[in-house]
Amino acid sequence: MKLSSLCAAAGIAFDGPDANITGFAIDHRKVAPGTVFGAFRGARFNGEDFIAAAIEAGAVAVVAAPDAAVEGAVHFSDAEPRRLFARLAAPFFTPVPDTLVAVTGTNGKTSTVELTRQLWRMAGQRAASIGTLGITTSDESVSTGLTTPDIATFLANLTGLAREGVTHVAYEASSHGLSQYRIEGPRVSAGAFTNLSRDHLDYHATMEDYFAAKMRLFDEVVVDGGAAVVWADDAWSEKAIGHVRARGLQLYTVGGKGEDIRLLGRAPGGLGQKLEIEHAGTTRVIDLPLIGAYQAANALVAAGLVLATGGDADVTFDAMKRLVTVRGRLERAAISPVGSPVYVDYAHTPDALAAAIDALRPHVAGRLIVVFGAGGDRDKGKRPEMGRAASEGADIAIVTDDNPRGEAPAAIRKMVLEGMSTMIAEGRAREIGDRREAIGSAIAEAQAGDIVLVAGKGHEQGQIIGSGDTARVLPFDDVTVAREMAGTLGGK
Ligand SMILES: CC(=O)N[C@H]1[C@@H](OP(=O)(O)OP(=O)(O)OC[C@H]2O[C@@H](n3ccc(=O)[nH]c3=O)[C@H](O)[C@@H]2O)O[C@H](CO)[C@@H](O)[C@@H]1O[C@H](C)C(=O)N[C@@H](C)C(=O)N[C@H](CCC(=O)O)C(=O)O
Ligand SMILES: Nc1ncnc2c1ncn2[C@@H]1O[C@H](COP(=O)(O)OP(=O)(O)OP(=O)(O)O)[C@@H](O)[C@H]1O
Ligand SMILES: N[C@H](CCC[C@H](N)C(=O)O)C(=O)O
Ligand SMILES: [Mg+2]
Repeated sequence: MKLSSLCAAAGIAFDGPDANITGFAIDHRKVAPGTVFGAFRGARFNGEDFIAAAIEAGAVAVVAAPDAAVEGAVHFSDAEPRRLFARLAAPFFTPVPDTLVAVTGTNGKTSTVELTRQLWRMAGQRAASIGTLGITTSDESVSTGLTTPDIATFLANLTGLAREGVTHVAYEASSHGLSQYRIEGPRVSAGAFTNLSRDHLDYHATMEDYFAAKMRLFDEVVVDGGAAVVWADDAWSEKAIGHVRARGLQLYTVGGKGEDIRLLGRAPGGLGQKLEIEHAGTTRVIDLPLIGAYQAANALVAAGLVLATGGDADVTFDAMKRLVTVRGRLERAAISPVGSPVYVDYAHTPDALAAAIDALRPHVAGRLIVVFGAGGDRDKGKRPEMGRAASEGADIAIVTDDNPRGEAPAAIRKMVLEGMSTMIAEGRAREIGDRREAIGSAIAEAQAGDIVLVAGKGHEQGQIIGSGDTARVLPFDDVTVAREMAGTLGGK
């Protein structure tokens, strides 16, 4: 494809020498002859330092800040070079699926995109989801490493899916992905907001900054005249709705305070819950086979996205009773020797931990035993708050390790325990650094009627120890370990 045609398609002025474009890269080591190179100032490197090497390797154009030195290639300059790069790259990656929707929020993104994919599939659409679990289609799931990989990978993935015949994609818009323009370019029909609570305050200066990063989804990413689905019951919902209105998107609110899908009632049952909802003047009862208020919220936002992009209400609400558990989100992993279920959940924020505990509480006849920790080299302030959530919600908590990365594991556990003084005083808190031992201890301690919750890692397949060149990922899967420990003790 010619550079001049790309610029014309992207609405970018161009009068330089034309060239045949073969690809896009943001890492100079991936540049081949004919590549457009994006040189960005990052947290660890300044991409501008690699411009000369990229041109040497065959880059014909460079997208970079106005003051970057570019010699021997066309310089596309912008104060936000990442945004310009996304705009220029988008027309190169065709085809893309017709219906794209993106989900943002602190918790529930992965669940919501995956539930949206399931609802579409049950309605007969060729659908995929992209996010923390990788790329999921009805045939397979392929891991990508990050929730939102770099923009060139993201766009290439969309094109790959479209070539396989996928027409509907729901993807996760993390705040990192949004603030780094890693997930935009093509036409996004609808966006959704799930909730906002403390996370990533190592990366964003304040909650307001964190929220603003997420709101780029409604302010800029969703197409003009597109739709926005907002979970209405969160403390930040009103503000999110303000952004939707200011942009003039079609607003769909969902939840107890929702206007479009109103949650009238929720009754937990054995392996799921009954939801009573009102939509377009009709009241419906849905047997949702997933437990917990938080899963009901995600499933309803997913339904909102399907309806907002043309789905049929009867088909969509009917399909909700056939939704299946999302990997690592309140996944029932094992049964202890005395019959206590062991659940694995990806709760790694204070709010998520409280939500996971809340979800299980109605099912607990005896005690709720929680095993959890906090990640290293991530937001430190959330640690005591996670401790508080466990202290307030659980009967017994075992603080253990969860990806210590470059930090001393004992120091992380100490910060978590700082939020647990009540529990410690009452003798209900334990500290067992080794995660396998902690899980085994919880299962061994469980008596009939108790439930064990292993939180923080969900679908993750490893324990990350060390950082930089010395980082190691030791294979670790909470579900497998829970099964092994239960098995050793005589459970299953
Ligand atoms: C803090 C953060 O988000 N960093 C991401 C960001 O890095 P950066 O822009 O700061 O890059 P950098 O390493 O400083 O390098 C600057 C530029 O020089 C280029 N470079 C660098 C070295 C070189 O030899 N040659 C070269 O060209 C790099 O490609 C880059 O464009 O852009 C990179 C490329 O897209 C990402 O790999 C990297 O993710 C790091 C590994 C990471 O851990 N990110 C996590 C925190 C993250 O993004 N997580 C969210 C999930 C959050 C959630 O769901 O809650 C996610 O969306 O996955
Ligand atoms: N709607 C919700 N409200 C509160 N907590 C939730 C909600 N949805 C999920 N959670 C909690 O957050 C955890 C992670 O859920 P999920 O993976 O869907 O979120 P995410 O936004 O993709 O997270 P990440 O930012 O790490 O990718 C769940 O295991 C659960 O404990
Ligand atoms: N996307 C999240 C995942 C955290 C998962 C938890 N297991 C941890 O390592 O802290 C992050 O990068 O902050
Ligand atoms: Mg996710």
